[in-house]
Amino acid sequence: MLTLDGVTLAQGDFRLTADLRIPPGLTAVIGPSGGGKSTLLAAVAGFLTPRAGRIRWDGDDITVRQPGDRPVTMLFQDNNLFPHLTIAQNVGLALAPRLRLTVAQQEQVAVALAAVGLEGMGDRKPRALSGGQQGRAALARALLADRPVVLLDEAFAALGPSLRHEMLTLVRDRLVGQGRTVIVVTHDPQDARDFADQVVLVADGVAHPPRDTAVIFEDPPQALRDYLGG
Ligand SMILES: Nc1ncnc2c1ncn2[C@@H]1O[C@H](COP(=O)(O)OP(=O)(O)OP(=O)(O)O)[C@@H](O)[C@H]1O
Repeated sequence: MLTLDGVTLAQGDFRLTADLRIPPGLTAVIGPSGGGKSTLLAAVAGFLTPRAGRIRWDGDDITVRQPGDRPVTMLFQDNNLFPHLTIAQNVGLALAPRLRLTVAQQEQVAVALAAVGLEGMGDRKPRALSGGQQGRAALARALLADRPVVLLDEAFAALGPSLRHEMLTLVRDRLVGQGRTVIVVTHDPQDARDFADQVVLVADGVAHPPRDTAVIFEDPPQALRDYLGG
């Protein structure tokens, strides 16, 4: 379980508080632009140190751990892949940072590529893939990375609705299916309705504790009404 215990985050004059627990499954983070969604993810990933409070994973205090030492992997909207490496090498980084893959690890890479629909494309460079295929490759790397928490900061925002749905379906089937804690920032409340088990609303300087998706949309709190209506 990921726990943010009395956390205060600061970026310039901006302040965000978070006192919440996120269980395994798919959690959507929604709320107005500039509300602090990326700030929240940056703190979990280790790119931003809280001003106050503690961040814990299964009881371990990870508040000041370096990003690479956290049980967390993150997908961004762009630049998830190294352009000079092949797709197989990019995915293989999850298993061997120096890319000396054993035969068994090469097989694991091939299986992960097949799982996201990129069978046979391992030898290509990222520029020889479409945007959607690049997103799939990044997802394959997350599949192989042995990290229980996966953060997606609008990773599929550029893809358009139908590809985005395909990717979110893959995330659900593959990552959530493995019991991971997947946290997705989205600008589309319908994505949250369609894919998320629970919703964290980030508004007015507060990251609210997750609520069951069906429940929060059935009876939205005022901050969510304001966001949905705006
Ligand atoms: N490096 C920074 N220095 C100062 N202020 C910052 C910095 N980064 C972000 N902010 C401010 O922090 C606030 C929260 O930004 P954040 O990117 O977390 O919001 P968001 O909800 O992810 O927004 P969006 O939906 O538009 O991506 C904003 O007011 C932003 O201007």
